[in-house]
Amino acid sequence: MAFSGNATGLDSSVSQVANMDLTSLYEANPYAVVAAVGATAAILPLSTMLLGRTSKPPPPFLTQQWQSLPLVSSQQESHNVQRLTFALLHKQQLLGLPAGQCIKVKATTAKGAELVQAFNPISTDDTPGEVVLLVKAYPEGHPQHDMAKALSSMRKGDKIEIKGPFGSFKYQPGRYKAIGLLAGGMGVTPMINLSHVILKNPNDKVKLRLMFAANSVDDLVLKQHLDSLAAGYYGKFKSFYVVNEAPEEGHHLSLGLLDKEMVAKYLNTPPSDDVLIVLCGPPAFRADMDSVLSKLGYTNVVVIDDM
Ligand SMILES: Cc1cc2nc3c(=O)[nH]c(=O)nc-3n(C[C@H](O)[C@H](O)[C@H](O)COP(=O)(O)OP(=O)(O)OC[C@H]3O[C@@H](n4cnc5c(N)ncnc54)[C@H](O)[C@@H]3O)c2cc1C
Repeated sequence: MAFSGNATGLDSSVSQVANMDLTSLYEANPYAVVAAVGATAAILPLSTMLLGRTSKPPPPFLTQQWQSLPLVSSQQESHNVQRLTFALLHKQQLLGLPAGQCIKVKATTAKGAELVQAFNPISTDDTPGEVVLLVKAYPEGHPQHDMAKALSSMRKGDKIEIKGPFGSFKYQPGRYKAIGLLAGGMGVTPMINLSHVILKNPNDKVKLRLMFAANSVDDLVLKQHLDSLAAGYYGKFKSFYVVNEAPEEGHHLSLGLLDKEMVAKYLNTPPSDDVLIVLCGPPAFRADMDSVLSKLGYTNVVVIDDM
């Protein structure tokens, strides 16, 4: 909710009332004085309250207590991923999620069961007033099926609850010269948020190298956006894609699973104290990458996994 327009209007009406010559006005019309004083008394506290809110931004939304948020829009992002946008309390409010950390989301199934799962919003402080989640649909029986179904069946105005932040990783700007972001499937979500925060900080010169492994080219969610980051932040951000299924002609993607040779080639930076690797993806991908990274000698490895 924006207060500035109303507050300015109230401010001028309050000062007009306050500047009136009440003695001469009383002589002319005593009822007007009573009305003016009454109006001033009524308006002043309200004005002070509203003006007070405009002068400092609302506190960040997230706390360690569950708080509810309404769904404002739901769009199909890809063949099996939905983009859900939820509104914070005020248009200027920030979520308050440090880069690399996640939130917990509580949703209710059609049968009334409560589900809780970790999510990495892809929205940042650049778009205050909202939280954007990507939610992948899974087949029945998959551990994430019920939550994905509960979220994707929500209608405008339906509410989820969230709390946070969670996660042991806290990004320190300026601490690293290169960061390898290894993402398997939806494990790309924390990488998107982290990349945005780093790229918009001109003082942070760290080089980001994203390696994104997915089943097919259609599963490379937000690929176009990632390509635009690579073009816009030339040299600072590069993205490499690996898919299991042979892509159609015209796509220059690596085929197979992300392996030791690809990681060494794409990262193109030997292990050192100022090189960090961030890893997120399905358990088999994490285990595989853990072994690849230790063979290559990388020890600064942050794994974003279930808490
Ligand atoms: C903190 C946290 C936050 C999360 N946030 C979100 C969120 O915001 N939205 C969301 O939808 N999910 C989220 N998740 C869920 C999680 O990211 C995904 O469930 C997980 O990454 C699997 O994604 P997927 O199903 O797309 O992977 P899959 O499609 O199963 O696999 C992706 C790729 O991994 C690679 N791979 C798989 N196995 C191997 C292997 N053995 N060796 C090498 N490569 C392999 C393959 O290239 C495969 O294509 C979150 C999880 C956590 C822990």
